[in-house]
Amino acid sequence: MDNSFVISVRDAGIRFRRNRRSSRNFKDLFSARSRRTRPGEFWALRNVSFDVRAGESIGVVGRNGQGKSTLLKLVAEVLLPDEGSVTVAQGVAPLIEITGGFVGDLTVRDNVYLTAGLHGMTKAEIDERFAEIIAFAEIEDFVDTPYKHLSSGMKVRIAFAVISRLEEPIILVDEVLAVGDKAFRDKCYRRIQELLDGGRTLFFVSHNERDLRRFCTRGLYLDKGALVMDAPIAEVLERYNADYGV
Ligand SMILES: Nc1ncnc2c1ncn2[C@@H]1O[C@H](COP(=O)(O)OP(=O)(O)OP(=O)(O)O)[C@@H](O)[C@H]1O
Repeated sequence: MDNSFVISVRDAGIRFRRNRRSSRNFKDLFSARSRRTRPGEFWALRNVSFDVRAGESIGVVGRNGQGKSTLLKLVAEVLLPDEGSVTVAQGVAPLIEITGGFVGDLTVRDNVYLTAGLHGMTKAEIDERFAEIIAFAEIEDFVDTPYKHLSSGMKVRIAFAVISRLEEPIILVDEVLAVGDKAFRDKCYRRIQELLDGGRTLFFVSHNERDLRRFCTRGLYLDKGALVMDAPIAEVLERYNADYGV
């Protein structure tokens, strides 16, 4: 990979089965995986190639079910491609399926330490940020409450507060902000802007054109699992609107 790229995606493809919960089963892990598409399988993404330089902010657009979240999961390396390669040279803070990494039976406090710890923060570093993370989420009264007893909005708040405080250079944001109330969303937008100003690399999946224009300079347009356009965000939105706009 060219050293100036922090992410390199080459001819990446990922296929899913329509009728199973997961894209992989145990047997697949140990068998030579055939390139042939089996009955009931489809390619959620195929022949996708692009490179990203540090500090770029990329908006991912496309209709529902066209592979946007799947693309972010490839970059987060929570999914592995069935074809091609995905190379990610730096750590990733994934604000996707945001509450997924949190453990319901653990308290808010324990979840903060667990998540930040898994992303390489030391206990001392977390101690230092803990109060700020809780204040950002505005859940001071629930620090010792099991995570599962929080409201769904509160779960997203604390998850956003922690993950956006990680020091990972690459940030992935996937529609999580749709859940919070307006005041919290505005706070999240300010945090994202700060991260961008600090030179982080951003992937942003959104159906909101204003947000895409606000945060992103480059756009990736996915349609039917293919990357149909990779261009400045204004051009990508123009094409998307021409294809599907009202
Ligand atoms: N784990 C999975 N197993 C099977 N199919 C999956 C899985 N994850 C995603 N899919 C399918 O892959 C396709 C792409 O899904 P994806 O979530 O990437 O779309 P999206 O563009 O993010 O959509 P939206 O705008 O609705 O969030 C869809 O048809 C979806 O049903």
